[in-house]
Amino acid sequence: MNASNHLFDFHGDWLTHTLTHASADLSETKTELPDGTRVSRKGTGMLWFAPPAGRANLNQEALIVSAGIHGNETAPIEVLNGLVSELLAGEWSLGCPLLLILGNPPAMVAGERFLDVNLNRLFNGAHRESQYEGLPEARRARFLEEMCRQFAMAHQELALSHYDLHTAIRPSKRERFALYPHVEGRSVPPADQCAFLLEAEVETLLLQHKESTVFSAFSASLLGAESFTVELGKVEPLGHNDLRRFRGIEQALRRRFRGLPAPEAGPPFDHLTVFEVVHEILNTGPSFRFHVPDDVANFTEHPSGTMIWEDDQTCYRVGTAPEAIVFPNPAVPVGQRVGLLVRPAPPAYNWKS
Ligand SMILES: O=C(O)CCC(=O)N[C@@H](CCC(=O)O)C(=O)O
Ligand SMILES: [Zn+2]
Repeated sequence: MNASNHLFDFHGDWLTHTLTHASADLSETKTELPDGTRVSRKGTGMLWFAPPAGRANLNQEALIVSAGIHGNETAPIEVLNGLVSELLAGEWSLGCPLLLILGNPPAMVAGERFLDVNLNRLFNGAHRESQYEGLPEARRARFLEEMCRQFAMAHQELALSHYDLHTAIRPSKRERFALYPHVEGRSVPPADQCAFLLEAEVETLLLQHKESTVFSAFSASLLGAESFTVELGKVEPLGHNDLRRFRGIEQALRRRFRGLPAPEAGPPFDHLTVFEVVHEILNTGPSFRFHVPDDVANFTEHPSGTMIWEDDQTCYRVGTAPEAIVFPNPAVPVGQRVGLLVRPAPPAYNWKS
């Protein structure tokens, strides 16, 4: 029996298996590839790979890569599924320990961002809050945190990176961008991470200004990983993605999975433009009014003095320099993020290969 059959119960590939068993409580299943790589399916949408002892891990690293934390953000799911199929078919050998995650399988089946609550607001322990008790997303967040924790513990001697892959609801003036979680005591990512983003054709980086409850913030704060939320394009239903637009991330991940050295960066992807968050817009309650039109693209600039939101107590106007909106979405519960206002970071933060 080949590895795919063993792990995926004769139902073809990882994605099909994950959709078929979206809400199942699967027990662990293990197999070994002909080259000695061990593969463990830890649960639905969760694969842990361990190369054989003695395999050179040239980059001295362990990787966590997740997609489908939002069920309708399908292109990164397809990219990861393709890479898993190649690996299981023996097209290349794995160079480093790897944890791959399809985040929210029931939402993937429904083709929705989430079913009950936004999974990407439940990390860093938020899943323990009483309002989320008993919800499947809270259980899933706990499981994902636990698996990542075990993976990090098992590979403490290696550098840990986590890439949480997403696509955005709106079009974007900057097609691909990464968000770098705020962790006290650090400001910008190390050079090798900047180079990797460019290798993946991600040319824009957004520095978060405070801790949050998203998945990448959990792995950065609690596991000490170099973590990023990576926005790779626009939300489309499964089968409607132009996967040619995702070749950059696909090739860059395959190279990292194989444990190969980073290629020389070259134009046009040799310069990372960095933004910083100026203000996080929160839904403050029933009197909250948001003045950004629904269909505006990410990174659309608003001139100084523009009123962005108001409620019965206060309002927010753009400061002395223009600010750009990212992730505008007023349809969120009270207390949650309606959008980010960002501005270019000091030029010294930009990164050139
Ligand atoms: O397009 C949108 O409005 C949302 C796209 C998305 O899901 N983004 C992530 C960003 C997470 C982070 O802040 O690192 C999210 O909102 O969960
Ligand atoms: Zn998302």
